Amino acid sequence: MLEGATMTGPVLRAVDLAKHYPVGSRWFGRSQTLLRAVDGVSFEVAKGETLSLVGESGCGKSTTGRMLVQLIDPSSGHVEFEGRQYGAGSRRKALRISRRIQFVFQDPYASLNPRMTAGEAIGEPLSLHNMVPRRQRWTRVAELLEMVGLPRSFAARYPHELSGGQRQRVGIARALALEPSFIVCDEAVSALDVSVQAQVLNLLKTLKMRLGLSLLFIAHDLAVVKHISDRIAVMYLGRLVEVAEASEPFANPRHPYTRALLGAIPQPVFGRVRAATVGGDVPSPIDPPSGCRFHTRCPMKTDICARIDPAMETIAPGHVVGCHRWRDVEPMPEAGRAADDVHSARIQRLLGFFQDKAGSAAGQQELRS
Ligand SMILES: Nc1ncnc2c1ncn2[C@@H]1O[C@H](COP(=O)(O)OP(=O)(O)OP(=O)(O)O)[C@@H](O)[C@H]1O
Repeated sequence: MLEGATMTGPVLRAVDLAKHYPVGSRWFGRSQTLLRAVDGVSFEVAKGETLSLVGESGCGKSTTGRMLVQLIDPSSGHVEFEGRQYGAGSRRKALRISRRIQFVFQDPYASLNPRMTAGEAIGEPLSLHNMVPRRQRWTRVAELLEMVGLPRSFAARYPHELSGGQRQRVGIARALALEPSFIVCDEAVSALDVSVQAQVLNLLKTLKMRLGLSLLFIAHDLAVVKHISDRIAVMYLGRLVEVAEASEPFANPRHPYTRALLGAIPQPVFGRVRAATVGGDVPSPIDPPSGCRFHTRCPMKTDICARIDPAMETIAPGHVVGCHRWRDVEPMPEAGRAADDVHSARIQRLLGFFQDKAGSAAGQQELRS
């Protein structure tokens, strides 16, 4: 059963995806120790949908995203995308699939070659995949720059001559060059100031609607994903624990981990955002706890939680939870959501502000500066 199955038919399905890394040395005939970065994750994304994948650092979000775009091979399970299937060992065979599904990295400064201009960075995938005839390449680069709200003249700039938000726009233009139908955005706005975050989120929203894209948006900040997601999938220690419509986890979180994440939602500090934390340490993915993986940190655990791994249960249309105690988790009290409201309302306000600006030529000029 796929977690949180969609109504309109999926463009992408991840089926029981797992990535186990061998760690340490194999000696005295002992079997290799495995780090279970992702340990059996299934979900669907519909055409034109934004699914956000959230969870603390190290829970396997990036690894999941990288398997979708074939940057890494799964250890088991497979991905179905636009009617094709790929899994362990099929990475090299699927150049055509990889063109249609692209990745936007967290740190555009690290992902852009410092010796390439923005124009060369955007033009590179066009020539690698022979997308447009050589003579028309610069016209296409200029179109892509304008599509992400940058002037054509920026084609001549090097990454160090761009701001963080402008670099991220170049990263998005580079991903769009191959005319994908699906983009995985891995913490694409985490490194940016809150106001620049809102601009880039706005851009992604606009592009999604204009180009009919589907997005997997990876983030640790629930307040950010709230405004751009159709559904949210919460991940813990290599597994999904809750999948629901975007409004649902905020009003009615049923997994104690989602609840803890909401309680720990980051607060803006001088325009930047502090990382979210949940009490206690995340156990090692080399030796995950038996039963429910969250039980070692769960305030609601009972005996069964340590013994039996809970199955993912559909508790309402589109709302799936893997927890023995979900019935006992009350909706968040208003007071508990105060931190979310402050930060989230700020992003919401900024999104509205930038939408207004984008509507006028003068506003667009201001946003580019
Ligand atoms: N190449 C690798 N070899 C061994 N372990 C790895 C490798 N890549 C990731 N891991 C481990 O897999 C686990 C999941 O990592 P991943 O980067 O997917 O988490 P994440 O949720 O994206 O975290 P973050 O938000 O910090 O990026 C972590 O424990 C990480 O240390």
